[in-house]
Amino acid sequence: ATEARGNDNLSLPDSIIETSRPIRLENFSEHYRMMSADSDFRFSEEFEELKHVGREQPCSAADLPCNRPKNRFTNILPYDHSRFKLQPVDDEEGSDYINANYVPGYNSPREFLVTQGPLHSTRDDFWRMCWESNSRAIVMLTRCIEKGREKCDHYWPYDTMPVYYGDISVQILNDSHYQDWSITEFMMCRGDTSRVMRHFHFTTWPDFGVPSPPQTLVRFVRAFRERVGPEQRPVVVHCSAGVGRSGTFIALDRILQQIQVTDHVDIFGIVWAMRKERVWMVQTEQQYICIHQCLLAVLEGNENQGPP
Ligand SMILES: CNC(=O)[C@H](Cc1ccc(NS(=O)(=O)O)cc1)NC(=O)[C@H](Cc1ccc(O)cc1)NC(=O)OC(C)(C)C
Repeated sequence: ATEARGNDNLSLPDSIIETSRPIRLENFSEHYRMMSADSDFRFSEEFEELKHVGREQPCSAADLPCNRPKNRFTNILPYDHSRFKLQPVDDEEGSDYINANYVPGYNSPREFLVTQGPLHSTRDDFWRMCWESNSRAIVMLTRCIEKGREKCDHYWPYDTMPVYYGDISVQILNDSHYQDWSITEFMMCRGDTSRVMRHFHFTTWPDFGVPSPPQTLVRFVRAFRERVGPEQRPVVVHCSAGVGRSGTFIALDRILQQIQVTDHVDIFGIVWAMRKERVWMVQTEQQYICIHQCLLAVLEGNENQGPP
């Protein structure tokens, strides 16, 4: 197992600070045991070293007075360098703005468009982003209401009647419901063009928490990835803030594909790379540990254990 090493001088450029800690798959079980010993002591140390990654980068567009109301949370703002830009509308200031960043996956450096749960006032922008990015899949990792609080607008139709969001119409074609998620197909139309958009909605992941048992998340990622190939179109991923649950999902998706072709995995490096593009990706230590638990379950052949 590789002892966790750290660099506590975070003012050094990434090229000097180690940004990856690959672990051989044959050593992963021992690595997990070592990191989780003494009440997850080394997991805590390692997660803490990710704290400042990316935080020096500007978020000037998000801070414009015309854009502030478009942010669900005051402390979750998209970095300028990786933000998605909507097609500007006339010379309307801020019309290119949405709280969303490109984030790397296994298949491409801009595989995912990670965003906040749309606000009622930004759901037209959300659909515009889905259209203008040429995306064909949305992964939703929150419920609209959790513990009596709105976490996300219900930005899609309630029934099979088509609904317009700006100049984009969305109509439910079909849906399938499972214990912990549902999969819906929408027909999206803009002008004379129509596209099928698939919506993968995980419904049992508590905010700031982890799925229980972790194998549920492994099964959801499998269900998603067997329907969405490594195509060159971004996948839209959101939760409520678009950082904690979204980052955890993307990390696991990347790992499950990587272990098919390599004999090592670098969870620290994956989270580092995501946090360079969007703030707080994998927000809590428990989510960071959950990624490791999911991989352990897969390596030990337990991914189908626990409640079905
Ligand atoms: C710990 N909670 C937060 O940081 C949330 C944003 C957030 C992040 C991650 C998640 N989980 S998720 O990414 O998995 O959806 C939900 C909400 N932020 C707020 O509630 C912030 C307050 C805050 C909390 C912590 C902090 O360090 C700075 C400011 N409040 C806030 O933005 O208030 C409004 C909504 C009235 C504008």
